Amino acid sequence: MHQAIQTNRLSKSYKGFQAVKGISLNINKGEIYGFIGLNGAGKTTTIRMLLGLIRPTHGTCYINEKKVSLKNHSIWRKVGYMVETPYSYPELTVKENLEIYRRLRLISNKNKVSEVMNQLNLTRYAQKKAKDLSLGNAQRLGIAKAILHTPEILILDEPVNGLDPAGIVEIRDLLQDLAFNKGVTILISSHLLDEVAKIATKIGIIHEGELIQEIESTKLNKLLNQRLTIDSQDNKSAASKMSKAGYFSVLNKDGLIETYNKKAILHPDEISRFLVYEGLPPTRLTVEEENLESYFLRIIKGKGEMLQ
Ligand SMILES: Nc1ncnc2c1ncn2[C@@H]1O[C@H](COP(=O)(O)OP(=O)(O)OP(=O)(O)O)[C@@H](O)[C@H]1O
Repeated sequence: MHQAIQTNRLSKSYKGFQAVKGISLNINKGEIYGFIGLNGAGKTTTIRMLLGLIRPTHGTCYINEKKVSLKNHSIWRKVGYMVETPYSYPELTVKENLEIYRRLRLISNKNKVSEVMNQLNLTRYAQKKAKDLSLGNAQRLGIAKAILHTPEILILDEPVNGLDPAGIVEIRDLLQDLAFNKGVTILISSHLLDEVAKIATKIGIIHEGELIQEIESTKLNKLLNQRLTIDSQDNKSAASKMSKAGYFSVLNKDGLIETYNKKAILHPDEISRFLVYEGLPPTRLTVEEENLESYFLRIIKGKGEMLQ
C-alpha cells in the first residue's frame, strides 16, 4: 500500500519538556486521518515537524515515501497545508490574496482562483480585505490557499475552527469530495472529536505527546459502549440502590444516573420494575450509544476500567 504520510518515532523536546514522544504514523493514500487530542497534546508540533517547519529532536518524516528534509523541497509541490490560524495579507482582498498564491504556485489556469472561491463559498467576499473577514471566512481563505494547486496530500490543523455549523458541514462535504472522488489524502487535526468521527477513515488519539490509540472508523462502533441513562425523583439514592443490586451506576455531570452494565442495558424494563419496587420510579430511561468524545475521555482517563 502506498504510504502518503509517514512519521517514524517522531519526538520533540523543548528544554527538557517532551512535547511529542515517539509518534509513528502511517497514512495510506486516499485516507482521511483524524488526529485528535486535547489542547497541548502535541498535534500542532507533530504537524509542524511533518511539514518541515520545525526540526524533530528524534525521528523522521516521509511524504510520498520521500524523507522530509531541506534538500527534498520538490515534495511540497504535491502538498497543501494550513497550520493554526492562517496568515493572509491583511490589506489585500480575498481575490488578491488567492491571485498571489496562484502565481507563487505557478498555476497557469487563471480560472482556478474563482473556481476555488466558489468551492469554499467565498465568491461574495472576493472584494473584502482579508483583515475584515470573520474568523470562519479567514479559515475558508486558508483552506482555499491550501487546495489551490490541487494537492495530492492535504494537511489541515484545526480547519473548522471558528466556522458555524453550516460552515462545518460545507467543509466536511468538501473534504469528503476531495478524498473519495479525487483520491486526496487528508490529515486533519481537531479537538472537535465527533466532527472528525463523521469524516475520518482512521482516527489517531494523541495524549500528552503520545499516540495512545489508532482506530479504523469501520471498527469504531464496536469500541463504543452503550449506556443506560435514568432520571428519577432521587437519583443519588436510586444510583446507590442500583449499585447495591449489582447494576454499578454513577451520577453523570448532569446529575442523571448512568450505567454501562450490560444486563441493565439489555433489560431496561427490569431496571424500571426494580426502581418502582424500591419506591423510586424512573421518570426517564434512555439507552444511548457512547460518542467519540465520551470514548476519548474514557480512554484518556482510564475511566473504562472503573465502569466495567
Ligand atoms: N516553542 C515551544 N516552546 C516550548 N513549548 C512548546 C513550544 N511549542 C509547543 N510547546 C508545548 O508543547 C506542547 C504541545 O503543543 P501543541 O501546540 O503541539 O499542542 P496541540 O495538541 O496542537 O494543542 P492545541 O489544540 O492547543 O493547538 C504544549 O504543552 C505546548 O505548550
